[in-house]
Amino acid sequence: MDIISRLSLVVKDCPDFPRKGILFKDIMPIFKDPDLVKDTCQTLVDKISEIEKPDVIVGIEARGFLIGPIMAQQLNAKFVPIRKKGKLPRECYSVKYEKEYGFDEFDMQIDALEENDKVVIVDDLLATGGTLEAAKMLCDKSGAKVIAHSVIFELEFLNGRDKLKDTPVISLVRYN
Ligand SMILES: O=P(O)(O)OC[C@H]1O[C@H](OP(=O)(O)OP(=O)(O)O)[C@H](O)[C@@H]1O
Ligand SMILES: Nc1ncnc2[nH]cnc12
Repeated sequence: MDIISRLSLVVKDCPDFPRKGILFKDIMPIFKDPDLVKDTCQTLVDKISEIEKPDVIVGIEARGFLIGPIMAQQLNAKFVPIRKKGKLPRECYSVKYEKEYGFDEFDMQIDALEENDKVVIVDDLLATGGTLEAAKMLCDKSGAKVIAHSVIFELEFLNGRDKLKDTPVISLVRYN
C-alpha cells in the first residue's frame, strides 16, 4: 500500500475538538507503527532532497518534534526547536500568530540559527498557515534562508499555502 493510503487509514477525525466546529485530525496513531513513522519521514526527506539539502531542520512544538529530529538524522542536518512562549531559556526572538483554533506565541533562541543557514521548517499539519508563516518570520529574523516547509497533512480548503507563497510547501496527504 502506498504511503498516502497508509497514513489516511490511521488518522482519526475528531469533530468539535478542541473547539466546536473544528474537525481535528488526530495523527498520534501513526506513532504506534514504527515502519510507518520511518517511511513517512523518509518520503518527506526524499522530497526535500529534490529541492536542496538543508543545513537545519526547524521543528515546531509539539507535533513537529515527533518527526523533525528523525528527518534531521536522515538528512544529516541539525535540529532546532521553535517552542511556545516562555519554554526556552536565554534570549529569544518571539512572534505572535493566529492558527485555525486560536492565537499563540512562539519563541526561538537568537543563537539557534546562523546567517545564511538553509532551513526546512517541519510540522505535522498545515491548516490556515498561520503557524508556518510565524515560524518563517522567526527564521528570517536570524538571517537564515527558509528553502521549504514540510508537513505530513494539509487541509487544502483552508488555503494555508496562500500565506506561504514565496516558499515551497511539501505535503503528503491533502484533504479538500
Ligand atoms: O496552519 P495553522 O492554522 O496555523 O495550524 C497548524 C498548527 O496547529 C497545530 O498545532 P497546535 O497549535 O495545536 O499546537 P500543539 O501541537 O502544541 O498542540 C498543528 O500541529 C500545527 O502546528
Ligand atoms: N483541524 C486540525 N487538526 C489537527 N491539527 C490542527 N491544527 C490546526 N488545525 C488542525
